[in-house]
Amino acid sequence: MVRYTALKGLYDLEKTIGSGGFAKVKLATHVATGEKVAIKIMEKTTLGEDLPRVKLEVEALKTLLHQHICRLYQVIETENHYFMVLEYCSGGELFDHIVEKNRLPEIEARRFFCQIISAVAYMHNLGYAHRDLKPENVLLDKEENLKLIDFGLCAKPKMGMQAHLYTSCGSPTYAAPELIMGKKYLGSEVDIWSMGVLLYALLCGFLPFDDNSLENLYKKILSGKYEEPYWLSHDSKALIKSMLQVDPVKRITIHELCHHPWITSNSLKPVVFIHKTKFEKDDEVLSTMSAICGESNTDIWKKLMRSDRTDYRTATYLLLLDRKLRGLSLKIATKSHLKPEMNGTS
Ligand SMILES: Cn1cc(Br)cc1C(=O)Nc1[nH]nc2c1CN(C(=O)N[C@H](CN1CCCC1)c1ccccc1)C21CC1
Repeated sequence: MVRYTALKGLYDLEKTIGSGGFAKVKLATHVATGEKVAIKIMEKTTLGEDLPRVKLEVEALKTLLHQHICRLYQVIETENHYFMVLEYCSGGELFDHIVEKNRLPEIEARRFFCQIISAVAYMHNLGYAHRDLKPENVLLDKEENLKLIDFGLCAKPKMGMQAHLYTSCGSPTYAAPELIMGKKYLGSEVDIWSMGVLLYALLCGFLPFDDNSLENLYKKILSGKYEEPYWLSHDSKALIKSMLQVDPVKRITIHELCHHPWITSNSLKPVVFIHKTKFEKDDEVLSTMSAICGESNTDIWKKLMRSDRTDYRTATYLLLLDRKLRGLSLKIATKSHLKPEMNGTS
């Protein structure tokens, strides 16, 4: 087990739960609260030109505070590594959930899809496009709520969501026609297309466009033609069709999606996105923290508000708040070594 001194006393590393190109994700325990977290570890040397993606992802996640977007608790940078301490989702990938159930009944698919719409509508409203929406980037927490992850490719165009993007990114299977054609595209529109592919996967258990050869896959995507299995309801077919429109101008918008009959059927109210862009002050959580670091609630809160929201104090506050929102007792380790960290800026 590699020892990372930067984490000593703050997080106890456990097993590796994911490893990708330039990063690996390990399960860990936040020492002060005993809460599980997932730490994305990146070596600066192997990052190379991907370094800006880390900064992009950190800035995006610091802004995006939403119940269906995986929360960033802390960022630790050392000479050779970046550590992103993120929310642990113990339900695994949505992808595996669909595979093990073969396909989801419409009711369950709708519940999941409303959560995705809520997160994406919230992001678009704040000027962010994800651009890499796919089942592997949608995780489940222990209550089977969805969490979006992997914002390394997300874009926040300077001129807002009407500005055109050019970088081709994300995996082709879920990529919109205009994106694989290398045309200029709108982040919001490519996200809608990817959500159409996601909805199709939820309801059908397989992908609308799939082929071993990249060239045939591109042809299928550009044709916009896909199978409609017999079990799809009329409304499901209509919704998928409105999202998988090859011409982005004809594609449904996120606003229309929130009010679509398939979404609001069974008297489900239209999807709203909560404008949570800052922490709410919670005195019970602050008191729990002040008990160990000897500072007053107001002092802790002031330091929190002045910080860049990615230090150990922020992680402790957010994890205690999560525990409280889950109806659990607020406990905190009494180990003295916590004191300097809590008072320090790290
Ligand atoms: C798969 N799985 C099964 C269980 Br049980 C828990 C998990 C799990 O991954 N949980 C989990 N909680 N929080 C996270 C994760 C995974 N995870 C991730 O960020 N996982 C992504 C997965 N991407 C999907 C497509 C390419 C890579 C990742 C990114 C870089 C390197 C490795 C993995 C975070 C940190 C946000």
